[in-house]
Amino acid sequence: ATSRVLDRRADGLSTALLLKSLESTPYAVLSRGVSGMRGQTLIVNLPGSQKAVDECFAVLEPVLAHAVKQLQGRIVEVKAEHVEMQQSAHCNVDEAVSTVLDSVTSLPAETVNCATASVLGRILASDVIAKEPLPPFRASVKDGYAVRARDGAGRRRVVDVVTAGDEVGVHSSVVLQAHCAIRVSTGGPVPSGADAVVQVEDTKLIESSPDLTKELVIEVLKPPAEGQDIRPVGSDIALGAKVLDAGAKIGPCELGILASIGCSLVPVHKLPTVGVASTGNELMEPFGAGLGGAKIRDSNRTTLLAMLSSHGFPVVDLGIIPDKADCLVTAFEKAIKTCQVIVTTGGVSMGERDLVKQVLTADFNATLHFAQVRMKPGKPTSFATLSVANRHPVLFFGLPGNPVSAFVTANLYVIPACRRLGGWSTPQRSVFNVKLGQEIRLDPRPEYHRCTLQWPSGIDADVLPTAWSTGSQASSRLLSCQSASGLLILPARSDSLLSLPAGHVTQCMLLDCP
Ligand SMILES: Nc1nc2c(c(=O)[nH]1)N[C@H]1C(S)=C(S)[C@@H](COP(=O)(O)OP(=O)(O)OC[C@H]3O[C@@H](n4cnc5c(N)ncnc54)[C@H](O)[C@@H]3O)O[C@H]1N2
Ligand code: MOO
Repeated sequence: ATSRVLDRRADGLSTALLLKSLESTPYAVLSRGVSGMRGQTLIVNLPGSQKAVDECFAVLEPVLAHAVKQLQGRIVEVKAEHVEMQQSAHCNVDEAVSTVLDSVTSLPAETVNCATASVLGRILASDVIAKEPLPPFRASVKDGYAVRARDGAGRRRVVDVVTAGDEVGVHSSVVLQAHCAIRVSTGGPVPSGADAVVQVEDTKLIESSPDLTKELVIEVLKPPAEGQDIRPVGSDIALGAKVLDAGAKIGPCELGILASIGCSLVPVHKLPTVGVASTGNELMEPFGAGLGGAKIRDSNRTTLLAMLSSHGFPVVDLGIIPDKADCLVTAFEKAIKTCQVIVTTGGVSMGERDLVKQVLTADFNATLHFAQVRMKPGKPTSFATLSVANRHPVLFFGLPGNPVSAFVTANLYVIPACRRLGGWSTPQRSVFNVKLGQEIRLDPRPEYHRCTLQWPSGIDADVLPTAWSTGSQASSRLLSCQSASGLLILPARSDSLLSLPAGHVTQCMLLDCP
């Protein structure tokens, strides 16, 4: 269906435009409802809760009365029906991704104690400066003997033994004397007076105590160089050095760096709490008994909650919401209190009960940024933002109900948006080139085709991974996502391009890693 946007305000101006459109065009669109003519029927789409419907009627009643008169009885029926969203809300994937990311800024910082809470995957909100040097004392790099380099090669009396963790020699006033050595172990402190360590392999034991428990004299076989096999204080991390940059993602090594300098309190961007709901009268709890009639098990919530959790985002299970405006209003009102991101599946297409968008715009005054994307799967994907006083705007993703569509669009839009909120500067999934292992027929829409990847073995740097389709790409067939490592980004079919041949190089979005 084609529609023409006349005006988005349900006020006097749009009322006048509506009247005009009833005489001349098939559709008129109001923010609080969509109306139009089809044959002998005037179609009035009244969205949202009872309150929103009442408000719409208040505006439309006089218009309708006038329209009926104007059209001289040509209208035989007035009925409520949902019609296609405005054309202006229809965009391609790149535009949709940009729209989402442009609407999102990082959440403010919070200080987290990495000694007691997990900070893995979090993004640092400011630089981390070392308040301790590493190593904090001169440490031996080898098991061997601490010596004075200027004594050269030759015999040395072994006067002490220092192992890692021993303080002997560090704070001791005893200074290593000429032609003496102290046995040291890797990581142990190098005693005062010593300026080189000679590894045990470069020495020879000359004399031991009679019971063989003590080394008394060794011979250093090669003249040592000053500083040899000693890590000076701060040689790995200098006191006051910047060890991590703002914007860095904390992985195992970053956590280890923080641990190595005793930095337990780190400023990281807050994580968005993401609420996930499934909408639909046909849905039942997934793992319960009693499947029957036209019920289906709700799988989307399970998939999305698991996906978001695996990316490290706190989630709230918002349950199943029936296709009823008042139920959606109540559920959203509650969710907005605790969630920065609300994700629903279902109820965004053209069915009579597809109420999600209408409720958002009519009852919450949300800004609907897009409601359709030229893509397969995921056409009816919707994105809205809700302004909430003294808070970051709440992001709302109305994903399609088909399980594959929900999975693909969550990867394309929801995960990057959550990452951006969590402080990521480049939040999108990685895209790289692959070679098709088989011919792939194209869809009329640009397609995100699930594939497995065969990684090249050997060392030929020019060989690309080979991609294989996961079979039928029906939006309802979640098995097409099983074991899928990536999404092939395929162009829309055209008269001159019906399929891509085996060997064709195309782009692939990696699902297995960032
Ligand atoms: N007249 C039109 N009809 C449809 C269009 C269209 O352009 N014109 N688009 C189709 C496309 S594309 C999609 S995708 C679906 C999306 O519709 P909704 O988002 O409104 O989703 P529902 O109608 O509620 O459900 C679609 C499908 O998925 C099943 N479903 C829903 N929720 C779940 C869940 N939580 N777990 C598992 N399965 C679920 C549901 O039973 C339906 O089979 O609209 C097309 N229609
Ligand atoms: O776009 Mo729908 O998501 O094909 O099935």
